[in-house]
Amino acid sequence: MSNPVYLALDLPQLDAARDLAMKVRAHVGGLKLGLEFFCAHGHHGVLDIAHAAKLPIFLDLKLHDIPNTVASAMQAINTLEPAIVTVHASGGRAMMEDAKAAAGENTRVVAVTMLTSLDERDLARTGIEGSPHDHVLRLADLAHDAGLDGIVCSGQEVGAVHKQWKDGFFVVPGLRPAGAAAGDQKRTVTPRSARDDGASVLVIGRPISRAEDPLAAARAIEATL
Ligand SMILES: O=c1ccn([C@@H]2O[C@H](COP(=O)(O)O)[C@@H](O)[C@H]2O)c(=O)[nH]1
Repeated sequence: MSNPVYLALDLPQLDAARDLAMKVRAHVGGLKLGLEFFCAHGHHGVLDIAHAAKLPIFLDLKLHDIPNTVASAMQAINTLEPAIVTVHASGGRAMMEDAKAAAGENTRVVAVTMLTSLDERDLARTGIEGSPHDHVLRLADLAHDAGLDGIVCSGQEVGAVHKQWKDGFFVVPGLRPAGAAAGDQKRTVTPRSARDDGASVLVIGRPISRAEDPLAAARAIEATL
């Protein structure tokens, strides 16, 4: 089985991001480049990292706009041949359908359901009553009906989503090895727990990138899987 860990390269400097990717590349299955990286380095930065590390690239852009705008943005990144791209499920069914239709045939489009940095109280403050579990399952249904490949959710919900969407592709961030600081993440589980519950991709950032020895941290996480 291939390594399910995608390292989140949330670093502002291109050289530092490339160095980190090269250091741990043998112990992760792919690299996740987010909004911070894309706004700073654009297409050029993505191609730089992809050519150097020769690993699948996950573009975590969390697109969320009217359908026409999201579809155009998706077309504009097709030349980068990302393995995975994110959109927000709350953008609605038509937006997700158009995003999927505009994506390259080898790109998985997955919908962010509820950010792992949020809990039930945060949800209530946005006017949505109920549990994260119910909210995630509802948006997973919508993403499924829109023809997406899967969703992004926390490891606390992935088991339940997996039961109702057997062949879905599930991306799980907010992962923390036992004893690691949660930081701004509120719905955390260990990488092993998420994998056992059906995660397809394990997104891990700071537990590796901010470790004193990132290579040792990546190896230690790999050994738990
Ligand atoms: O719900 C979500 C969606 C995306 N993310 C992204 O994953 C990484 C997590 O980084 P850590 O340092 O391991 O916390 C980061 O790039 C987020 O933008 C998420 O955390 N939660």
